This record gives sequence, C-alpha cells and structure tokens, in this order.
Amino acid sequence: MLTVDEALARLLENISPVNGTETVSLLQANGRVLAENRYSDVAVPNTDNSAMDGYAFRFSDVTGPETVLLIRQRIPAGHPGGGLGPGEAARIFTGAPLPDGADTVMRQEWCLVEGNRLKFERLPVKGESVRQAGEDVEKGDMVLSAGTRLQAGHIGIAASVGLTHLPVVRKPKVALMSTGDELVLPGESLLPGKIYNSNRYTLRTLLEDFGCEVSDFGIVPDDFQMTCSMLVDAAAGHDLILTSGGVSVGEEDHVRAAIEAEGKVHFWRIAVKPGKPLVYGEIGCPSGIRRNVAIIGLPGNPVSSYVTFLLFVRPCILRMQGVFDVMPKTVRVRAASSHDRADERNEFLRARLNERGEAELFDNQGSGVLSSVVWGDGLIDNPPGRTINVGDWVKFIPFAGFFRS
Ligand SMILES: Nc1nc2c(c(=O)[nH]1)N[C@H]1C(S)=C(S)[C@@H](COP(=O)(O)OP(=O)(O)OC[C@H]3O[C@@H](n4cnc5c(N)ncnc54)[C@H](O)[C@@H]3O)O[C@H]1N2
Ligand code: MOO
Repeated sequence: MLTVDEALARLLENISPVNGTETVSLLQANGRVLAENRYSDVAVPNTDNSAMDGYAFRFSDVTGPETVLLIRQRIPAGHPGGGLGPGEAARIFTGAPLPDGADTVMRQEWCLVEGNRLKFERLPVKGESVRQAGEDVEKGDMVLSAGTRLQAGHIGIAASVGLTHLPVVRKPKVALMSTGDELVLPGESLLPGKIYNSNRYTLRTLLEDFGCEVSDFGIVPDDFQMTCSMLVDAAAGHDLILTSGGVSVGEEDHVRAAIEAEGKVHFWRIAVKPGKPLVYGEIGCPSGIRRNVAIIGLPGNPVSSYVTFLLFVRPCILRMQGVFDVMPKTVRVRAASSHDRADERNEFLRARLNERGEAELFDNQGSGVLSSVVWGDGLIDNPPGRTINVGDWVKFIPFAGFFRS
C-alpha cells in the first residue's frame, strides 16, 4: 500500500493543466483560478484620508494644552476640502480626504468645540487617525497572482483597484458517477435493501466548490459491462472521471477491473483510514485524438469518499487549474480525548476544536458515519501505529483549511 504522501505525489506528477482561459466579471469569479497576474493602476487609498470622525489640523500648530485652532471648513467623505491655513482646523469625517496642509486628525470624542474654536482634551500624536495614500496598495503593485483561487477577499481587492473583469482558467470538466445496486435518489421510494445516494450530493458539491463543471452520469449498477461502457462514455469530453463505490475486493466491485479493461490502473490502495481502496488510473479516449482521461475511484463509504476527496481529489483539481500550493493549512493542537486503538494506516479522525482550542474526537469514527463530518470542524492527521492520549500534541486540519486555498 502507498503512503498518503506517495499517493499524492503519484497523482500530482500525472496531472495535466487544463488548457484555455476565459474572462469573467468580478461577480462570476468566486472560486475560479486566476490565469494571469493583476496589477493596480491606482493607489489605495488614493489620497491621505481621515480614519475617524473628528478634526484635521497641522500637528506643528499645537504647541500645548491651551492651543486654540479655528475651524474653517467641513469635509465629508467624497468631497475634497480646500487648503488649511496656519492655526486652522477642518471638521472632517471618516474616509474624507485630508485637506492640503493637514497631517493629523483628532477624533471628536477628544475635542472641545465652542463655535468655531477648537481645543483638545489630550495632546495629539503626529499623524494619528490618518490613513496614508497607498498604505494598502501602491500604484503598480501586483494585487493578485496567477494561480490564486479567488475568494471574497481577492474579489474585493480587485474591485478596490477598479478592475471589472478577471482572466480565469477554464473549469475542469469532471464526469461524476456513483456505483451500487443499492442506491436510490432522495425523493424515490426506499425499497428494502436500498439506501439513499449521498455521495452524489457530497461529491458534486465539493467538485463545484473547487471550480469544476460537473457532468452527472448518475448511478451505475454493479455490473462489469455497464461499468466499462459508462467509463468509456465518460472519457469523451472530460478532464477527470470521478466515481464512488465498487473499488474494494468483493466480486460486486467492478470499478478497478473496468479501468484495467478500458485503460490502465496506476495504483490501488493507500494506507489511509478512511479510504484505503482508492484506485487511480486512466481510461482510453475513444476518439484517440485526445490523451487518456484520468480516473479516480473513491471508496463508497460516505466518510471515506468525503475525506479522500479532500486529501487526493482536491489537490488534483486545483493543480489542473494552476494552483501551486495545494496543501491544506494545518495547526498543532492538544487532544481533548484519547484514541486507544492504533491503526496500521494513517488515520484522519473527525474532530472538533473546543473553546480551549483542543481537539475533541467524534465518538464513532466509522467510515459510514457521515454525521461525524457534520459534527466535526476538521480532521486529526494521526500517523500509522499511533494512539492518542489526552493532552498529546496532534496535527489538525480544519475543514476551513481545505477551502482557504
Ligand atoms: N473483505 C474486505 N472488505 C472490505 C475491505 C477490505 O479490505 N476487505 N475494505 C473496506 C473498506 S476500508 C472500504 S472503504 C469499503 C469500500 O468499498 P467500495 O468502495 O467497494 O464501496 P461499496 O462496497 O460500493 O460501498 C461501501 C459502503 O458505502 C455505501 N455506499 C456506496 N455508495 C454510496 C453512495 N453513493 N451513497 C451512500 N452510501 C454509499 C454502500 O452501501 C456500502 O455500505 O469496503 C470495505 N470492505
Ligand atoms: O478505508 Mo475504509 O474507508 O476504512 O472504510
């Protein structure tokens, strides 16, 4: 069995980037990957401006607690003021441009105003409550780099420098199918022996979260010939085929044999729990014009397919789109519960951080217990052969860490 790192390295070394870019408006850019660096033509903020509602003045005019300044103008945000003469102050509001000559703002809570006479309750510090032009972005700065998966902050900064559209990488086209005679869709009747197909929904949502265009091939029965023909169909026009179920050792598990029949298996089985029987290979492209299409067969257990998606599929589809750093962010935290049975595989245990920042494990770590994913807010990455005692340091991957990059 491959280790988690070996499996990931094998997957990533075979991934080919999708070709093609398109230009989308900022409001369509969420979750897409930027195709080219973007630079700013403006400084942000573009002038020195006030960080507070208060009074702007020249610091050197205030010589002591008795200094009186004369209020000569009023500058709301969006309206540039005039120049400031010696001994003068301007009534100013948060975000309003500083008048020429002013270098400091006193917030109004610390001001004493009588008519147009202004005194301060405390001595100013030079430059206080002033936001400098360019302190966020300088003119000419690179604001976004190619390979960034665009999220709210990135889209906001693009808007803050006046960009309206962004060039993004084409969405990877992924063919998704669920295998299993037992599967019915929510809304259908749950006859004896049947279960609702949850993987279809989990995996489709995850694929969409990571910027893919999904073709849903529905449910494939546990039948070798039908599995083969679905895989061949799915190879046309897709960058990746993703299946769930049918990868273990029973004679009703046909996915691996079908990949062997229609293409090639690169590896099968990873020393990971949940998710051991994951299979990776390629399917011959029927036209013979395009290269073969990568296929990842995830295990059917709902937690296994969720976790292996995050560990192995997510990095592949991000790398296809040109994201360089595909590793999730991890933190070291102390364990709040124990885990007494060591496993020979690298375990990814569903856990939740308590208010002290310690990881509590979900009681039932079964790979069919999807409520562990709903309850948890991340995974403890527990090396092979390791038990966990309360207070031990563990490596924790917040679910949010998978979505941040
Ligand atoms: N003799 C052995 N049996 C099993 C082994 C093994 O090493 N030796 N490995 C186990 C492990 S570990 C896993 S993981 C599973 C994976 O099996 P498959 O990928 O072949 O998955 P299925 O058998 O098709 O299904 C497993 C389980 O998940 C349910 N399932 C399947 N698809 C869905 C879906 N779309 N939505 C919801 N639930 C689904 C299915 O009904 C089964 O209960 O194999 C072990 N067996
Ligand atoms: O690898 Mo399986 O996912 O342990 O149940």
